[in-house]
Amino acid sequence: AQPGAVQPVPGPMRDLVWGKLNFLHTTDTHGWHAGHLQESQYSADWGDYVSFAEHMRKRADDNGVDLLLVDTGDRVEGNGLYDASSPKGKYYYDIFRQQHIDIICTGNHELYQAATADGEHLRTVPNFKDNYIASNLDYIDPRTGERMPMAQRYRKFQTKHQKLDIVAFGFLFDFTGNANNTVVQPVRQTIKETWFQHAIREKTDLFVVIGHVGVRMQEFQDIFRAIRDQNPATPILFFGGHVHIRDATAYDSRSFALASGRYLETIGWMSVDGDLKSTEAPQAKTALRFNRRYIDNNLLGMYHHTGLDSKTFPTEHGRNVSAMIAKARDALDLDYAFGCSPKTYWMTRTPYPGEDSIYSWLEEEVLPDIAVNESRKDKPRLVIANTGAIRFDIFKGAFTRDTTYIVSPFLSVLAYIPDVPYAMAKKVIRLLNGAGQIMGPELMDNRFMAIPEQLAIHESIIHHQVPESGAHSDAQQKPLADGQDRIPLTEGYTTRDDIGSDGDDTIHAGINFYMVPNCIQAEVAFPSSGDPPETVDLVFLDFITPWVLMALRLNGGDYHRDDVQLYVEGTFTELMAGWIEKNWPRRC
Ligand SMILES: O=c1ccn([C@@H]2O[C@H](COP(=O)(O)O)[C@@H](O)[C@H]2O)c(=O)[nH]1
Repeated sequence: AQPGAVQPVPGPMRDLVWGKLNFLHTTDTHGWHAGHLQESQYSADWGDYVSFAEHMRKRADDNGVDLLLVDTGDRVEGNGLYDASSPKGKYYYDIFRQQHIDIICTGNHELYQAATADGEHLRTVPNFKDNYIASNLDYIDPRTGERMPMAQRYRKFQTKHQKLDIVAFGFLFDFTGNANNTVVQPVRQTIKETWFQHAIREKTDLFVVIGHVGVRMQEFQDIFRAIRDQNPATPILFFGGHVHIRDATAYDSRSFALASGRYLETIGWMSVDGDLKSTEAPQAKTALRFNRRYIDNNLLGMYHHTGLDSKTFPTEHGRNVSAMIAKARDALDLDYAFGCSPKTYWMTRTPYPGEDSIYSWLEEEVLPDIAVNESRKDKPRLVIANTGAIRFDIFKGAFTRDTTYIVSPFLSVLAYIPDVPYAMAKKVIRLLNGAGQIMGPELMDNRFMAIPEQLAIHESIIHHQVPESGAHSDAQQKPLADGQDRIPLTEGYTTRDDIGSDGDDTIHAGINFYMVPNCIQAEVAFPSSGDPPETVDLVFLDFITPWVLMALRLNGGDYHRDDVQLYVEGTFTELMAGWIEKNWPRRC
């Protein structure tokens, strides 16, 4: 863990179940490779994961079984370690590559900015040469304009001990927000291509499909159907991401799909046991046993799963990686405090609107103050921000350079359309917050403006009874230390997936999740009494421009991209950090 990271707290644990073939899975790490310095449950860093994987590989070797590591993208954007450097990712590439990953693919965050996609192609793809797969993604060389696959389309290999033949794919969901130096081909088109049709006819023991795709999204269902139609009995394993939740499901009795959360809070575990070699049971459908575990990313858990302790656990390589991270954090001055947050502001742990809601804070305090264009400052305006622009809670205490990017990593700016009839402008927020999609040249799902979790979670989850102790009747529960049969539960994930509610490796007290709207809105410089203004400036984060234009059009406003102008200089992130510097005490 990083210097200054909080110590993990023991909790009742569930063990890992090993099989002939085992996997560790990370996804949507978004630059959190230093771990969560302020949260004990997730305070291990990428170096600790390197040590963990080394011990787990040794155990696999000792027992003659196989262990593979998977990463399903969105490694960037969302933490100072990636975002605070110039250019972005100056330290990240060398840190990330220290983990040996057997199958790796791209997420949408590697593609929003052309420079990020360049970095992916020039650094991460070669760093993971034979293991990087891009089944439906092309890269366009900026010098020649040549379009080429981002990486190999699929990978065929054999495992070390069990000698299992594997055909692996690496997909991205049907993402359309990429910069123009990449091309994402829709999955339903890709699976018709000759190379894919050939690959699913390869003789193999298993198919492994990794993807930056939610495990319940149509893209995975389509891939599953295409493979299964050709291979009635072959096991198919899916590793997904994007939605930022812990999740597992099975598409049929010989398939299994795992999603492993977000922000290096979770290391996913999947194991498969049974007759895996196709020659062991040709054509026979002998039962397979799948297991999954969501490992909280902290040292106590890693000690528990490896049977080691603080002295025996860190490997030389792991220690070196932790040191690399500490050096990078220092060089980036990530602990520099812009101000001291007077309290904790939550994204979804408290209701919106509410006094502890980060969105109410933005709406009531920040947006009115930062959305000011000197030459139009007296003009009434509606200021709209999408809730997905905010990526994490703000904890009471120091608000640092790191926190800035953790909360708001994007390069979005405040844009506006001047002098929109108020009667039309005031209807926009209702359309943006409507369920479903606004019809446009392409279907624009309104949920893409909100936080990714709400792609999977459709109603608030409120834990009315928070258990006080770990003593309950779960057969798999194991006390962490001898004689400790009543360990107080820490707050954390209490995952319920299609397999059951025993997936989390640590038994936690539940955390509430309150749904948030797609967008929030502040009314600024409105007359305090009398008639509403005839016209207003409609100010919004430029990320939601397509939705705003479509909402205006649906209300009879013939507005186009040319009508959208920059409202204030500076990114939203810079404006928010500036607000904090001005309004919160410097020191805690
Ligand atoms: O510039 C941006 C880019 C993204 N967003 C928000 O993020 C989600 C996508 O997040 P994932 O981590 O890929 O799931 C997107 O739907 C937006 O809500 C943004 O606000 N600005």
